[in-house]
Formats: sequence, C-alpha cells, structure tokens
Amino acid sequence: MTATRTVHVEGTTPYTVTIAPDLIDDGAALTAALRGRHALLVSDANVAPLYADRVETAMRAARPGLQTARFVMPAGEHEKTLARFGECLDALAALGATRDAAVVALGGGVIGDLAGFAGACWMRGIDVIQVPTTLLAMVDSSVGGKTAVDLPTGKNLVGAFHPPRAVVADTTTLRSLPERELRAGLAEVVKYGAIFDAGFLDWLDAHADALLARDDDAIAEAVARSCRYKADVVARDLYEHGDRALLNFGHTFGHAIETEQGYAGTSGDGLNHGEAVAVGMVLAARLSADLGLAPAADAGRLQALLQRFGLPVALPAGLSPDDLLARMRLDKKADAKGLRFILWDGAGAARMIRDVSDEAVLKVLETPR
Ligand SMILES: NC(=O)c1ccc[n+]([C@@H]2O[C@H](COP(=O)([O-])OP(=O)(O)OC[C@H]3O[C@@H](n4cnc5c(N)ncnc54)[C@H](O)[C@@H]3O)[C@@H](O)[C@H]2O)c1
Ligand SMILES: O=C(O)C(=O)C[C@@H](O)[C@H](O)[C@H](O)COP(=O)(O)O
Ligand SMILES: [Zn+2]
Repeated sequence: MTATRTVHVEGTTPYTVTIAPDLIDDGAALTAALRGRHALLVSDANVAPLYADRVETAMRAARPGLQTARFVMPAGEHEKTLARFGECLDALAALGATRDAAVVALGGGVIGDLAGFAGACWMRGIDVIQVPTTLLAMVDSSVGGKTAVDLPTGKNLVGAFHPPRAVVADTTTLRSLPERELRAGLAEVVKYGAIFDAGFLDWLDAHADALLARDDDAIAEAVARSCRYKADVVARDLYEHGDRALLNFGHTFGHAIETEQGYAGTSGDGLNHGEAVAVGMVLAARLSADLGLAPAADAGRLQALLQRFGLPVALPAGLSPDDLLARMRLDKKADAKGLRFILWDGAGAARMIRDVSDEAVLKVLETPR
C-alpha cells in the first residue's frame, strides 16, 4: 500500500496537497475544505464518465444536504476558451452558487485552469478544490494558483492568480491515463530538476523505467517531490515578481509552438503542453549554451533524459522561426524593454535573462539537430 504524502503550500492562503491512492472515494478528503452548500463539479468528456459519479457520491455522503451540479466540457487544449469559461459561469448561476460555494476541478490542467479561473471570477472569487487526474496536473497545474484560458493569439492570456483551498491527488486515476499524457507530465517533472536540482535529474534517470511502468511508489514520490519544489517557490512569490518565473523554463518556446499549432495538442496533430515544454527546454538549454552561459553537454544530458521518457526534443516540421518569434512577443515574460527568457547556467540552476537578441533566438530555432 502506497503511503499518503502531503505537501503544505504556505502563503497568505495556505493549503495542503494530499497525494495517495483512492482519494476520489474519500469524501472526507474531498470535502475537508468545503464551506457552503453548493459545489460545481467541472470535468471533461473523457474524465467525467470515469470518475465524476464516484467523486459526487463520496462528497454527498460526507456532506448530507450538499447541492451539486456538473459542468462537463469537451476535452482538449483548444477548449480552454473564453466561451467555455462563460458556460462554466452559467453553470454556477444555474446552481445558485453562493459566495461560500466551491468549484471542484476534476481533470487535467485544462480543466484545472479553466475551472480555477471560473472560481476566481464568480462573485469575485469562491473556493476551488483541485482534483487532478493527469500526471501533469498533479505535479504542476493544480498547485500554485495560476488559472487561465487561452486566446487564439496566445496561451493563458486571460487569467488570475487564485490559489486552491485544497489539492486532492488520487494517484490511482493515473492508471487510465493515456501513455502519451503520462509522458507529457514527465516533461514538467524533469523541469524541476533542470531549474532547481541536478540531483533530481539523477533520481529521474535512475527511476525512469519505474515511472514509465507507473510503479505506484515511484509515481507518488515524483509527484510529492515536484509539488515540494513548486510549493517552495509559490509560497514566497505567488504573483511571479521574482523566482516563480523560473517555472517558465522552456515555456517561451513551448507556448509559441502550442499557439502556432492552434492548440491542436492532444486531440490533433500538434504537440500537447508537456511535449511543447520538452522541446522548449531543449531549445532554452541550447540557447544558454550558444550565449556562453552553460555547458553544451548539459543540454545534451537534458535532451537524453527527455528522449528516455519518449518526449519530442526537436521543433515540429512546418513551423516558421519568424512566426514563432512573433508569438514570443506576447509572452507574459516580455515587457516594454523586450523579450526575456528563462535560461540556465547548467543543470539545476536557472535564471531570467533579458536582452537576448532576435538573431540568437532565430539561430536556435533554425538550427536542425
Ligand atoms: N496553472 C498552472 O500552473 C499550469 C501548469 C502547467 C500546465 N498548465 C496547463 O495545463 C494544461 C495541460 O494539462 P494536461 O496535460 O493535464 O492536459 P489535459 O487537461 O488536456 O488532459 C490531457 C488529456 O488526458 C485526459 N485525461 C485526464 N485525466 C485522465 C485520466 N485519469 N484518465 C484518462 N484520461 C484522462 C483528458 O481528457 C485529456 O484528453 C495546459 O493548458 C497548460 O497550459 C497550467
Ligand atoms: O506555475 C507557474 O508559475 C508556471 O509557470 C507553471 C507552468 O508549467 C505552467 O505551464 C503555467 O501555466 C505557465 O504560466 P504562464 O504565466 O507562462 O502562462
Ligand atoms: Zn507548463
């Protein structure tokens, strides 16, 4: 039996991430942070048929009298839109959700981001409980309070910082996760090693086979370690005025790829978020080497680990470097002075760099590897 792991996220609104098997049947865990009479369960068309009944049954048993409703939307990044966000708000209105109501986000990062944003906006902010069902959502998107939807012009351009009241990560749900999505989550896990801790990259290398085989303990340990890295940084910098931006390693390139591909990710021919971040991290590591900041060998090592996890490491064919560069100008790290990138000094040590020339960025995008 895998032990329960908990991670406490400090800050002005502290909360706990609970990581264990079978939590979606655990009414006490799911409702511990509930304050009112209303809960809107938000999920997608893949996840709801698998788990929504169980979550709702457990919550109602733990809280007799709880009024629940569901908002189930089509799956996929291209659905993380203002239109679906509006529908989610309509579902809160139909439920009659009062200011002490909660939104329960049951799904991957798309659901967590959209439901979290609805929770941030309904009556200027109600409670959000994250119940992540992808590896990526367990290790990253359910923690830290970034919520958002995409615009056709850019990823996550409309959103809010709104920390959840609780994160309930049932590792058993990962058994139904498609292989490709498991690998996508591993990209964000690798990111923590890349930016904070080279020793964690060694641990991932040593446990790669176990992680790919979904060994319960290896997965739970990777989730808990990842959440600890993230909790540490968001506790001291919720609003991304400083170090939190390091979590964006690989994302300036990655978001540009996702946007250029029209968020085709999981449901189409494009890269999903984790895959785009994998490519983006390799490009960021190469840019760092080209600028003389980091050893080229570290970029090679990062690439090898990502490849071991079956992740892409090269730009997909057909994307124009100039178009990608144009997308980056709407990246949230860009400011009036221009583009800024999260680069690294080598494995385990990232930092923000400004004044990177267009030529250097285009060279990395144009060099075939
Ligand atoms: N807020 C943050 O801090 C943060 C961090 C990282 C990523 N993100 C966002 O998260 C999103 C990516 O999240 P994701 O990778 O979880 O994608 P996702 O939410 O699209 O889920 C991936 C796919 O897996 C399916 N799925 C989910 N759980 C399942 C399960 N247990 N069994 C079977 N199928 C399941 C979904 O229906 C979907 O088709 C992106 O929009 C990204 O921008 C946000
Ligand atoms: O939590 C953060 O901070 C992150 O940057 C985590 C990223 O993995 C995540 O993809 C995030 O949504 C990106 O944020 P954005 O501000 O660049 O849209
Ligand atoms: Zn990310």
